[in-house]
Amino acid sequence: MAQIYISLGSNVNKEYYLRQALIALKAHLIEFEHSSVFESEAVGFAGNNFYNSVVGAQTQIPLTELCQLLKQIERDNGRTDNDKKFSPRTLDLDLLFYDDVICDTPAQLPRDEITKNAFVLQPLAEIAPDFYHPTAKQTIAQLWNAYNNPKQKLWKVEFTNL
Ligand SMILES: Nc1ncnc2c1ncn2[C@@H]1O[C@H](COP(=O)(O)OP(=O)(O)OP(=O)(O)O)[C@@H](O)[C@H]1O
Ligand SMILES: Nc1nc2c(c(=O)[nH]1)N=C(CO)CN2
Repeated sequence: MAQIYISLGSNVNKEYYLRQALIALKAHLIEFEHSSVFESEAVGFAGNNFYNSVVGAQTQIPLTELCQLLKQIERDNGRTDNDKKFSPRTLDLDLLFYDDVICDTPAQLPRDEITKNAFVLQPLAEIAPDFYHPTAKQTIAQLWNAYNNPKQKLWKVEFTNL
């Protein structure tokens, strides 16, 4: 069984798509938990604010299949292959950790974004403070305590009936 963390983001019809993603992930994963939902300004481009959250779970799904599953859930939720990197998106699902696996394919693990973006690190710190980042060689709580980017501000959103 692998311990995994997945980041979720949306800035188009964001309440609907975040909820759909949580429902779909919960159906496939074991010991599913999720962080609060946070709102923040779009980082890297001018656009609508994002909702972000992080899911933690256990799974027996192998890494390659898990990546395919995340892409399928994105496609089921309005994501097209034409969406550019820094552009509005209905749903973005990024695998952050698969146990302590370090690799570049089929996914970059651990994902670089973890230590760069508060919209990933803050929700992750809420549910996984003691998880050890295998390349940064610190816990998530230590990384979040040391994080210093005053440009990125997040605020919690009321998100009922999940
Ligand atoms: N850790 C990962 N989780 C999910 N997909 C990954 C990961 N690492 C690499 N990929 C692959 O790389 C592709 C590009 O991913 P990347 O996240 O950089 O761009 P994007 O999905 O267009 O934008 P975003 O930065 O919003 O995620 C994805 O479509 C996926 O196939
Ligand atoms: N606040 C916020 N900004 C972003 C996000 C995101 O999820 N949240 N995702 C992006 C593309 O991956 C680019 N910018």
